[in-house]
Amino acid sequence: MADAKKNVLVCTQLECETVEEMLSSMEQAKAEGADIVELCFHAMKFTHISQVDNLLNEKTLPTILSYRLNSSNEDCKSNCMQVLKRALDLEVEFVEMDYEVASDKSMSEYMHKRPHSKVIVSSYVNGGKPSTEKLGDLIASIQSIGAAVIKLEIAVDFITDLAPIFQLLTHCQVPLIVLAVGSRGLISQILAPKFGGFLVYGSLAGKSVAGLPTLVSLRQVYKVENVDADTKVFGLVSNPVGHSKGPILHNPTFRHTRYNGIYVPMLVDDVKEFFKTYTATDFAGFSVGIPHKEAAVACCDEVDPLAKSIGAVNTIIRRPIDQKLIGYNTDCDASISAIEDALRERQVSKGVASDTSPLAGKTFVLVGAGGAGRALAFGAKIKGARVVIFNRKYERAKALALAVSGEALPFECLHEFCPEKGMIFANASAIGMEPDSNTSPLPKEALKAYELVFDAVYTPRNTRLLQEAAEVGATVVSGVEMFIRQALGQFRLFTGGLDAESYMRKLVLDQF
Ligand SMILES: O=C1C[C@@](O)(C(=O)O)C[C@@H](O)[C@@H]1O
Repeated sequence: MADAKKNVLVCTQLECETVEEMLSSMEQAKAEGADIVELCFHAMKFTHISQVDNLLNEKTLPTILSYRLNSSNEDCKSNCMQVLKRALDLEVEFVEMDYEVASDKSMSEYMHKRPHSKVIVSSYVNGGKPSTEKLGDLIASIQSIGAAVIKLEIAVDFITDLAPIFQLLTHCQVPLIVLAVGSRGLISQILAPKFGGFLVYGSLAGKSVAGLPTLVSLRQVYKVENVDADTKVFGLVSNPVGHSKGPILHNPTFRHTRYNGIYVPMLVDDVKEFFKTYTATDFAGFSVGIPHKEAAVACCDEVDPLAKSIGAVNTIIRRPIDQKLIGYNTDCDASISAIEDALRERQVSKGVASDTSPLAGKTFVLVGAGGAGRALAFGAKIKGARVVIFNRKYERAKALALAVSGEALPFECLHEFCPEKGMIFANASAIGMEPDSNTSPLPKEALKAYELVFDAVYTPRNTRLLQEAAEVGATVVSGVEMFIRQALGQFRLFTGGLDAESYMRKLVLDQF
């Protein structure tokens, strides 16, 4: 792989109507960590050419002045030419124009006479999933018209569409910017510095753009300035993925332990396709989230025996010696040990102590039979609990019950289910997760039958289920505790054994 070109620029595009708004947004961009701004002149209300002078005389950051031809109308074209030529006269750092404009004879002559600004030539590639070769040809033709920097805007439908883009960034000999447009494009910005991208885009706080990280996250969470060709890529393969706190936990911990890694959200639609596409060694490890934990088992070359019996993996590493994908399940130990610890604490406070698991002999009521549910059901069963499973899709509850010699009951019976007092309740469904945080799998009244209530949901930290369980006197165990423990297990697997428990715990306390 070619060496990453160091010091990637972090940029934000400003689309404002007036000079004043452009300048105040530039101040915001500067405060949020932008190195450079792109002033999208085509978004402005064009009144007079002096607007270009006003903007460029007052600017407080290095600037790309861009003008996109969004219509073939002659007025638009003539405004565009006028504005770009004025920007070249004023020697702004970068002038950005469409391929069509840059190929215009008068523009190309003008550019040659005013060599102080660097010219970025951009081209929009819409759909059709261009191959690396096709994109290579496009780059060659843009280069031939004298671009100092090439920018491709590419519409992407799936995260797998980004793989040719990473290849292109790696091999391109000219400074290259790729803006992958769409919600699946996010990692193209965060990882561009690894593959040699010239510049990455972030959005201003409060002005989010689908598929773009915020400037603040590029600087504070991912610290893209530290990413280089050797950085190992880790990520959460999930859908949805935006709720995860994984990036704000793993990234600072990599830095704290001086491990050259980055952890990114990977919005994946087809898990099989994903692992078939991203086969490079640099994609070193993955967390697996909803709804892929079960399907991901079949993507692994080897699966740890516990994960295999559970039938779900939440962690996959690419084994360095042979590049094989090895699957693990850190959810099981994380959730069961958190529940056991809370039960033991309760026993100690009552003066009872025992060597056997406090789950032994208990009725363990589980809601959810997906990946996390399977981990809890197997864990509880191993500890000697009687497992009773409720799931909206009854068939899945039945299949899981069969696997753990437990019982499955129709979801409608959950509220009335009360064979005894002092049971354990575990929610492994997404009920109560943001943005539906006002929902709960069980009404408050029914919670009185439970000694301990656990919720695998960790956004919000204190779910409605946990609040109401505490109100009726149950011991509560938050999904945050499971989250920390499963992440600790993952971090060890990712890094070949590094342990940063106290650091990770402090991070979670400070930031969640
Ligand atoms: O369940 C979880 C949480 C998680 O999906 C996340 O939100 O970061 C990451 C998974 O690996 C883990 O098993």
